[in-house]
Amino acid sequence: MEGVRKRNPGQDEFVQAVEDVAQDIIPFIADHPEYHEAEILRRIAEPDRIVSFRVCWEDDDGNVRVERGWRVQNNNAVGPYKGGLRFSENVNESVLKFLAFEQTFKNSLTGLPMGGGKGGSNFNPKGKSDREVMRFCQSFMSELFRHIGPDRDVPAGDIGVGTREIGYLFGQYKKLTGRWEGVLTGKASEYGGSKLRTEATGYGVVYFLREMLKDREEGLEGKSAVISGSGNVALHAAEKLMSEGAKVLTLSDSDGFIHDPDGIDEEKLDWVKTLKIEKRGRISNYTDKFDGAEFHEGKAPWDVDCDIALPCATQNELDEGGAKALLGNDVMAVVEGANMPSTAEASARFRKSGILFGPAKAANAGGVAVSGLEMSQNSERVSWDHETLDNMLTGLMQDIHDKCVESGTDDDGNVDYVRGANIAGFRKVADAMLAFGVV
Ligand SMILES: NC(=O)C1=CN([C@@H]2O[C@H](COP(=O)(O)OP(=O)(O)OC[C@H]3O[C@@H](n4cnc5c(N)ncnc54)[C@H](O)[C@@H]3O)[C@@H](O)[C@H]2O)C=CC1
Ligand SMILES: O=C(O)CCC(=O)C(=O)O
Repeated sequence: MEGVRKRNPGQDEFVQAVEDVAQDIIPFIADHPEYHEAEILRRIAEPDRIVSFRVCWEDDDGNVRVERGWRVQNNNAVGPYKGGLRFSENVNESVLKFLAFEQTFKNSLTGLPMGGGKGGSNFNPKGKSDREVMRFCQSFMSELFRHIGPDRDVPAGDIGVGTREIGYLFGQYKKLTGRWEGVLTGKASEYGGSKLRTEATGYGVVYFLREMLKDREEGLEGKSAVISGSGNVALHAAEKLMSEGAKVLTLSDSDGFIHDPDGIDEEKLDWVKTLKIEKRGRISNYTDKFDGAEFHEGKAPWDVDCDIALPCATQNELDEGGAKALLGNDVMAVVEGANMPSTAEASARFRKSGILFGPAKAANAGGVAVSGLEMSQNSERVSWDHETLDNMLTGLMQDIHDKCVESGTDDDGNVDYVRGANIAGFRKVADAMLAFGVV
């Protein structure tokens, strides 16, 4: 870890993600000298390559704007690089390196042939017109296209990149290369997108939670849930929780959170979807529309009494104070929808507490898993129906859960899902790398 810190100065998120994995892999490697001798962990913690490039575009007033774009290709031992693109003012190299590193283990856990990558830009889509977003996406792809391909690197969406952005990116790739191929996932269904990809991450989080609860002979019916975020992952996790009989109390965005003590029902959730996906409005507007709900400016929802907490917004949004508040209210399960939403201190508290704690690289893998299925459908020139895909997603999440249990069960029978996910995710990539020799 000393070397990782030295080689990556100022990259706190990346170091945090490597530390999270190393704390479980270093003891594991002690019994597996072949991984140690081949320096496997050290090699996974050094991205295969990072491409960084200038992205120029013109805003609606004719001003020239200059942003930076990146693609971090972390590891392609088990398949082409695969992982989302993030457009946010908070994007930097450290954030994308942590995400690409995590993605390598997550994608391995799915059992599908996908390596790990991530990319994006510090472009802030908030408040931009459709035309501005289109011009930015076209300029971004004008450089990215030479580094990606269906057998090379297959990007998708993440924060700030949804169906609209994927459309503009795919259109530009097609124009530049003259080829229609499955180079991006998360496409709309009219041009090769998979059914269920939009819902898959949020639904998958709930399927994973359902498996964890089953082991304790518990179900979701009647449980109260606190969710952060109000984007793709949060809204679909909320939808699935509600359909399983749980009561969703909160949603949030970067301005604060809303608390609806009556619970967010289907009609209210539909309203939020229109607000967030079509109008691109703020979550605080919820209280103007629905009586009894409160908006808490600048706050996260972790003080709200609940059985289940799903952090679904962004990294390090759940700190030690939040963890203490949740544990103080006897939370039963914390399952990570966002990538690395718990700080290292919060994560350590959850692991020690004996509650059900589902780490992101396992719990939110449903999204990239359905992306993997989108790649298969594109290659085969077929389109599977919703039910088939939902059954596949359910099976994949059960399988990831079982892998965590297999590699993470302590002598006393308690399951440490973090250790289970780290070891199971590592092993497959490590064995593939051993097979390739030192390259
Ligand atoms: N979209 C996907 O399929 C997957 C997404 N994820 C992760 O889930 C998280 C959410 O991603 P999406 O829902 O896709 O993005 P999104 O862009 O649809 O939504 C992001 C949400 O987080 C909120 N947010 C952003 N920064 C925040 C902050 N500092 N404080 C509070 N709220 C904040 C936004 O207001 C928005 O509600 C990210 O960590 C992403 O990496 C993980 C697996 C797959
Ligand atoms: O579907 C994908 O390729 C990307 C999903 C993603 O970015 C993630 O799992 O964090």
